[in-house]
Amino acid sequence: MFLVTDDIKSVRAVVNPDISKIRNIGIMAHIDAGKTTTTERILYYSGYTRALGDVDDGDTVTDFMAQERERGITIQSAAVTFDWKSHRINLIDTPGHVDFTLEVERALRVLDGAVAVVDASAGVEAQTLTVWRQAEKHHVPRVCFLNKMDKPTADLNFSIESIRQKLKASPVVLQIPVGSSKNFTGVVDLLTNQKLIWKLRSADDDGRVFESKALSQSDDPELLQAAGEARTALIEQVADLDDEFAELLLTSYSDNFDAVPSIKLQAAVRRLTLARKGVPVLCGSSLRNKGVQPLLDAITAYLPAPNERHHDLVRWYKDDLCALAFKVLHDKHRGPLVFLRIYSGTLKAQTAVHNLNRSNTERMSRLLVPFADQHVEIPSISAGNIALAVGLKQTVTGDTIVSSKASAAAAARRAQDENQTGKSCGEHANIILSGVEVPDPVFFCTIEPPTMSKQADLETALDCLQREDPSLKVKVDPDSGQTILCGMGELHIEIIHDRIRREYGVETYLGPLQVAYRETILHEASTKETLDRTVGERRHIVTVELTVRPTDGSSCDSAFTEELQTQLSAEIKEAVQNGVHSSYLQGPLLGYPVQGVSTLIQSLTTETGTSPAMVSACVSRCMSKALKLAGAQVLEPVMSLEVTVDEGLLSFVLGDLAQRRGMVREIQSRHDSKVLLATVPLAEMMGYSTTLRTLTSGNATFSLELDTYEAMNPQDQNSLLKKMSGLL
Ligand SMILES: Nc1nc2c(ncn2[C@@H]2O[C@H](COP(=O)(O)OP(=O)(O)OP(=O)(O)O)[C@@H](O)[C@H]2O)c(=O)[nH]1
Repeated sequence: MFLVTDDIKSVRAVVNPDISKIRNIGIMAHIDAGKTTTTERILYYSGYTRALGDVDDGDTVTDFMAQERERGITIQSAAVTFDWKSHRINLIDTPGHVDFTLEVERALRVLDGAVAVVDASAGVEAQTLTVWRQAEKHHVPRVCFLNKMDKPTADLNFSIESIRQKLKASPVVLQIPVGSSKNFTGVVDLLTNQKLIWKLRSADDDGRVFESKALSQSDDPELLQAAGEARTALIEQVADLDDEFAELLLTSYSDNFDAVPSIKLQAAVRRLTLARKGVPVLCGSSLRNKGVQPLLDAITAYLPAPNERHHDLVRWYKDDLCALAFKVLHDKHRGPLVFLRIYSGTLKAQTAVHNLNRSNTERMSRLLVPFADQHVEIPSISAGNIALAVGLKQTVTGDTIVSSKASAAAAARRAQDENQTGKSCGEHANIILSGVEVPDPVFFCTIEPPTMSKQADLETALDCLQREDPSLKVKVDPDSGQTILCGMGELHIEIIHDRIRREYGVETYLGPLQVAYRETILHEASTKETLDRTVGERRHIVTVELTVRPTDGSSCDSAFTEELQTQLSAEIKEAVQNGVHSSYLQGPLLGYPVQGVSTLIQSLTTETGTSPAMVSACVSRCMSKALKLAGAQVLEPVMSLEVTVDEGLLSFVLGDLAQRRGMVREIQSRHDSKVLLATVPLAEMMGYSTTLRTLTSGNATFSLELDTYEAMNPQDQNSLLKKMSGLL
């Protein structure tokens, strides 16, 4: 019998564990794949929680925010620290909903490894694919956990094939299931040939105790054969992917591959996981409390320690402090709590730290480690760890924290020496941990307090929320003076609205949700503009001639002819660029940002005494004229949509989609379900979750993600222009 011992508690006393024993990991998954349930089990078996939470009862630790409980989805990344078999694990919960991919991306920056939880009855789904790609971008090694093996439709081979096909990864299968459906009782560990069986005695058996026995001839012959074949396949695959292991096999075990010690096999699997040549695959059922402890073992065995990852710029800091603020939470009593990942050096409580992004120095009061029962206060914390800092009032999610201005300057010097570019690093560009690229919001709406007396409270709430969540943008409409909330999706805005009410006690009214369109041009056009204005005693005369032309990308640029480049003063060039830039910000049709335009300034003449502001104004007017002449065109965000629905209900979903200007790309079969892949304009997707729920009585799931911006056809564009000008 194998029993999880309580050796965990003793490690918890170690405030700064050896760096090789630390694992900073995240769990990523498609909605409903079982991320929350798996996290809960992990926390329970590690001794973090004393009772098993259940997402279906709305009782979990990581989904700690009230609205997450109500909606049953995970929004905020909460980092928790626990110990497992002499290892320190910092677990960062990453959200599964597509509106919150930014949270996922942010969490991925601070992770050293990740667990992808896949529903074994569905295989790899859309959101997993998105998060997988993000993890690939950040070179994060992963292991896969095929969850829900207790479901009648669970299918190991299908899921493994989907990892190969959709994720383009090499699945390294380390376990095979014992039994299926209701009779799924455990797994065979192919490395050790051990059978791990959970003989749950009652419905509320927590699965803490399980049996671990070597496979023997008395076992079911089918299982024996399957395990034998799977182990041989594993050994061959590992030899293919890892030269060191291949050499070992050929030199020492050429007569009998099977005799290779499991420890050697494990070391090779670790090497190929870290090199991202393969992905270890485990299976289990979190809900039925089976297979989670081996997953924890795999996290410590295969995923890297912080010192096994290469964070490029960190070497410039040597032993000086360099940390990234990856999350800010507002605690009513303690004020802002900043989650920090320490990359180098040591962070000490009661000291001042320097924020590179904000160029300010702040004093930190206390340092905490987010253990379960309490946040444990610590005097200092070293590289590789995650900690919570109290007292940093100015720090925003994504900021780089160092010990002082001087240490940043020293790091910049080292970076400069190394680059040998001779260019100044005064802007700190090379020594700032790259923040998260915040995508432009696709939705916006106005937000108003019930009375003007609440406006200040609303502003405070929005300030705090923006520090926590950089994907939330707040603007003031220059014409109406109204506050505008811009977000990543309907749910995002709804949650912000909810949080303002619950956490800050301000009831607000939201205006109708609007789509963030873009504008571009269809062809090249040139034009000329003259501004002649007398202000007071001074006469300002400017004449500008410019050409705009469409480009492929989504960015805009501007340039001067070679002659102008040398002729014009820096001040005038800046004024011209300001004028061009302001026209890019507000397109000529509906005032939306312009993309895919390149501008060339052909000529510019000014009379002496003309102010730069007048130059900007003239360029801006000329731009407006040119963009209109060039066939200004509205671009609308088009989303890629994936709907999984029972076969019998597909026709309702398709019928509805046709009315939303949707284009079906593909319909795949998955057991009794159909997976519909389509593209559809965002403007047609308002309230889709409610409609889909009604159409399918809740038997469908969907994910929606920005695909591209597409030109509207003339008819749709005309009706939009009429609607926006109030004519329709
Ligand atoms: N049959 C079965 N159901 C499971 C298993 N694990 C989770 N579930 C169920 O699947 C549903 C989704 O589980 P969650 O843990 O909330 O999934 P999630 O990925 O965290 O979902 P989001 O927070 O919405 O992203 C719940 O109804 C769970 O009870 C499992 O191993 N077997």
